[in-house]
Amino acid sequence: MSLESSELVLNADGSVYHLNLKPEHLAETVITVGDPGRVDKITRYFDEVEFKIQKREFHTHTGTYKGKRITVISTGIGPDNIDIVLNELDALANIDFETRQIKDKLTSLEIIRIGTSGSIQEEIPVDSILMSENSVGFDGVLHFYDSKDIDNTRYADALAEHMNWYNKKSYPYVVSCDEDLASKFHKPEVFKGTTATNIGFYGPQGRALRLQLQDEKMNDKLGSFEFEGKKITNLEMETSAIYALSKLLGHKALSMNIILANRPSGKFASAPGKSVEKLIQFCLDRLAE
Ligand SMILES: O=P(O)(O)O[C@H]1O[C@H](CO)[C@@H](O)[C@H]1O
Ligand SMILES: O=c1cc[nH]c(=O)[nH]1
Repeated sequence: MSLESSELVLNADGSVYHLNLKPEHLAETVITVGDPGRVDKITRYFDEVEFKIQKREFHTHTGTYKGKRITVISTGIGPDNIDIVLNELDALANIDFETRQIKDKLTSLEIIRIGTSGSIQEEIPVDSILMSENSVGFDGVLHFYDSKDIDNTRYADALAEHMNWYNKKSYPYVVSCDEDLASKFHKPEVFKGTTATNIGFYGPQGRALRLQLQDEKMNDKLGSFEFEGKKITNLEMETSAIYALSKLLGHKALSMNIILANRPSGKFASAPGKSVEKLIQFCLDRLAE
């Protein structure tokens, strides 16, 4: 079956609609970052950058690092952008743009997020590196797909009950990381955690500046929840959607975050740029091993 032009949208030059990439521009290892400015901060360590393009918040460089071909792409902020980025990355790898048909032989990409996050556990301080073993999605993206095989609904139901979850918000979903990537990236100094992804930085992460929250105890309740002996550790805005869509599409994904905020103690990183740099170097070292 050939995909209609309204479904697989391609630009006049044959590149995919939002990312502006052609299949030959994509490496099988992909680093995603939220901030477009972070792409350059990563690829300045590369041996060479063979291709650069940007459209909207999606800035992409493809090149080699210590001989390994890697694409680095910014997703912008939020899980809605992840729906676009993951679907278009998969299309680049697994759909023939000439015939508009799904390829017989599928490619599994390695997708590593290098992101920033806030801890909700006091003992995970600012400047820690945290690997998301598991993700809880409050963003709802997964619920638009057939997700029965990958959503840990026992965990989601227990969490919804513990939180007395307001039924006008999206129901939580729970998806794990790729275990092979996790074992490659783990080092003793890295915290392993469960990352909760939400659709905003303020109210959806329990921050109140001038507005009253629907549930002022949300972060306390998230922080005290335990499932099979493990706690929810941190909040950010992309990991769950990356894990969910990667798993559905047959890609391997791992989210690595530097903790910039410690919410229980009210602290924020004094030099966030330096903190992000530490995570970049840590991840590049793991990719080169
Ligand atoms: O630093 P990035 O990768 O953008 O990640 C975090 O920072 C942004 C919010 O400040 C959100 O995108 C959140 O997930
Ligand atoms: O608290 C934080 C810090 C960084 N990014 C987030 O999404 N939340």
